[in-house]
Amino acid sequence: MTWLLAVVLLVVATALVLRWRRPAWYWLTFGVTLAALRILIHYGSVMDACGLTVPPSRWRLRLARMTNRDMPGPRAPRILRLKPTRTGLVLRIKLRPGQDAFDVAASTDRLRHSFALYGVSSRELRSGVVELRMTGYDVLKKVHMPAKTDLAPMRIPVALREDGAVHYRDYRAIPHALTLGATESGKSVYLRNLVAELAPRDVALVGIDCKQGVELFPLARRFSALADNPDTAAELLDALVDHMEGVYQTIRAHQGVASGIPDAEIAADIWDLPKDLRPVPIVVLVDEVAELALYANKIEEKRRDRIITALVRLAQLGRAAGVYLEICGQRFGSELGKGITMLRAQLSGRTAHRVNDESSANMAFGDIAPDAVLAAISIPADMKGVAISGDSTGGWSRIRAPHLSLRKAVNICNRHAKRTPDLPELAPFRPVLPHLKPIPAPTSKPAAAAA
Ligand SMILES: Nc1ncnc2c1ncn2[C@@H]1O[C@H](COP(=O)(O)OP(=O)(O)OP(=O)(O)O)[C@@H](O)[C@H]1O
Repeated sequence: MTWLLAVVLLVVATALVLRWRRPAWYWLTFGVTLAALRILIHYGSVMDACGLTVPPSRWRLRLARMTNRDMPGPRAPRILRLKPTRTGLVLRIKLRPGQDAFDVAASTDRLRHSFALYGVSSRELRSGVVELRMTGYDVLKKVHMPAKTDLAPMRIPVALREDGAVHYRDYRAIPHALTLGATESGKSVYLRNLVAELAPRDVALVGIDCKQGVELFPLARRFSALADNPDTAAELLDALVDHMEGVYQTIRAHQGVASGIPDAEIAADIWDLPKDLRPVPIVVLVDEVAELALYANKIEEKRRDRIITALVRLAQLGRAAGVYLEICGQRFGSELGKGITMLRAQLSGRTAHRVNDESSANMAFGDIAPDAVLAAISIPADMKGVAISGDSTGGWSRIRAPHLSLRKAVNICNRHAKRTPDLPELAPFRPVLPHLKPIPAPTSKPAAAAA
């Protein structure tokens, strides 16, 4: 008996320690089973307390009366599926007649504490079927990406959402994106994660890093072209526009041939072209975009207009040619001059890290998801890397990329350096690699010389 008590105490102590120190392990070992049992046992009463039940139908009442049975109680939505996941549970329910997915959405906070879970969010899958995604612990506190993610081309797993799902940067669905955030908010780490995930794929990376190249130049071995100042950036962007026009000519030439062949597919973008004709897609990463828009004299103003015009052209026409823009900065509003609002309208993917004021959050979400503005300005300063990500559909979620050091990102880029495509139009901008020998550490001065 004593040894049984000792085993129970040991198990309880282990569970408590895991819950405190390693919530992800606790969830996988104890949490998931306990939470599933809690939901199944208390489902009816919790739904009733949350106002998510309907009174029994008249014929049920009549049947109970006729057969002299107990009167049936209120009915909760029917459970279709309860699926455990790495970070929580997914509960799929079928609503009763007269219920609305909005009722469930409005009760997610009550469900969260009734079931003693960390977070609950809901979405309507189809008419009358609602999915509740529940997380067992704060998955954004220490981000671990799952080992297996979707491998669709140009769909990049870049962060974790607060509901435990992987957040993808899907270039084919949302070709161009804007990432904003105050200094030290986590933009560079987000960008680094993108580069590290793109590096093993068949894609050309082009970088414009006006922070003197400190963020992107260490990753140069995997980049087909890099610019570290506005003058080179202007030339590089013009070369990208030329490349894009060349790709359009390829698509047109293929359309000309295909239109004469019955049943042949007519290409509308690079992804419809046969593999041997398909140009490599290009992701253009721009860090500190405001540096490209600032000017102090007439010559710089001309260069700025040239840069913004090229970016607008790439944003308007790049998708079909497989040229995708990833623009990062601290602010991106009309104070940066003409053409900026037009360019921002084309960047339909939006991510905002912690921002200093509401107007910066409005630059990211004011025109597409106004309720995300409040979420963006409420990101705490000590949660670096936490961001709000939304798109032009108005949907948004809280995300965080895993912490990836520059060293690790450089290693990944070096490992995949052979995959770097050579694009003739961009050849002049191919980064000149520093010598491979490590720089010798400075030697201490001999005592005599120092004296
Ligand atoms: N996802 C993350 N998880 C944990 N820590 C993070 C994350 N992202 C960033 N950090 C931490 O926050 C600090 C600032 O990050 P980062 O350099 O990416 O910010 P930034 O917005 O690019 O700043 P700046 O504009 O000044 O370059 C880094 O020291 C990093 O360790």
